[in-house]
Amino acid sequence: ARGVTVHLSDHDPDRARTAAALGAGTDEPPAGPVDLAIVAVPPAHVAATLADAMRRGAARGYIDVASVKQGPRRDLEAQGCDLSTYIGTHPMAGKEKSGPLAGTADLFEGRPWVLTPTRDSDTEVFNLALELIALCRAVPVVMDADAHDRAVALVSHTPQLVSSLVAARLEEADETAVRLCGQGIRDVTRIAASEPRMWVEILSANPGPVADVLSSVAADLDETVRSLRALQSADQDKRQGGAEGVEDVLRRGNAGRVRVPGKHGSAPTAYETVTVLISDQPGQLARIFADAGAAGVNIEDVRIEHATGQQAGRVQLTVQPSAVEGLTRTLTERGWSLRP
Ligand SMILES: NC(=O)c1ccc[n+]([C@@H]2O[C@H](COP(=O)([O-])OP(=O)(O)OC[C@H]3O[C@@H](n4cnc5c(N)ncnc54)[C@H](O)[C@@H]3O)[C@@H](O)[C@H]2O)c1
Ligand SMILES: O=C(O)C(=O)C[C@]1(C(=O)O)C=C[C@@H](O)C=C1
Repeated sequence: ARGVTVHLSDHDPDRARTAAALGAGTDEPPAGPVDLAIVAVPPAHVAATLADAMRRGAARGYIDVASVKQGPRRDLEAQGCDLSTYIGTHPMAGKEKSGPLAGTADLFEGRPWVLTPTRDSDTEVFNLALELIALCRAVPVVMDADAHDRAVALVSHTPQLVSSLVAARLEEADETAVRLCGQGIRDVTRIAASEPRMWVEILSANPGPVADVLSSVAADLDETVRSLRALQSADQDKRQGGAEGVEDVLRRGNAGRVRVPGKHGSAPTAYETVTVLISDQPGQLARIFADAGAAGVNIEDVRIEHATGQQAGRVQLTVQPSAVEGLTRTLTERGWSLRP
């Protein structure tokens, strides 16, 4: 899309062919060394793949995109590679699905993309990596590998485990309970669908920092269980203590959640939602967007909730608070049913 020639190679040629067919590049090998080699293989294979590319003189600069940064660098060092032409990077964007069919052209837009150069890194390679990040419309963030691994233990690796732990409760659950799943559990468990083998590799390369965060979660869990047990007590004071304990964890959750950056990594903005009832017919969403456009409203985000077993759903339009009144009026005038 940005006019850059991309040569794709994978140890499974079908995957490279599929990615090429989707418009990601060509699976023909390059005629000579390329500007930048991007290694996007599972973490445990990064060093060997990079070392092989370096030995072949495949590129002027080399980066990887693995979710951990200290391990690949250490492994490359152990293989005696020239680390000056290598920069470890990590785009904070992805999906719970893997393979070329899960890729989208806008995957990295507005997302942080970490670079972990060292004092020995070649400036030209650093600039090439920055150029790639700009072409993908991502936001570069420079960190050292150790700080990166500790940060992702908190914001990515522990959330993956917590999501899996919540979803694991459903494995043996009664069908009568599972059929009640609403949007809350869908939000919490989306990443529980991730590929276990990939995550075992990621967690194996960052076990200490993840165990540290998870043990704080475990302490909070113990405290929350104690509070809930106190809520079952016949003693009024104990029940009061239990309610305070539960409220404390919920309030701390609110305080953490508002720190999650908003769109394009900017400071979080307090948006409001307007909920519209739709029937399951083609073109409904396009009509809502056109009507919102007619009201001069910019939709910041959109979420669709399908009602189980019904030909209907709710569309939640996230907008600036100042846009709510005009949007509500226009949609009502144009025949939409709004929900509080
Ligand atoms: N999926 C995400 O959310 C995400 C986000 C950021 C970074 N990453 C990182 O990106 C990397 C790739 O993850 P993915 O989700 O794209 O996985 P993927 O399974 O879609 O892609 C990995 C590809 O590597 C190929 N491969 C495996 N070993 C190889 C080797 N030795 N030589 C050549 N090709 C090989 C596989 O055939 C596969 O096509 C990982 O290091 C992961 O940590 C993933
Ligand atoms: O599935 C997603 O939404 C992700 O973006 C996955 C996610 C993340 O935790 O943010 C997971 C691991 C990667 O290293 C980077 C991104």
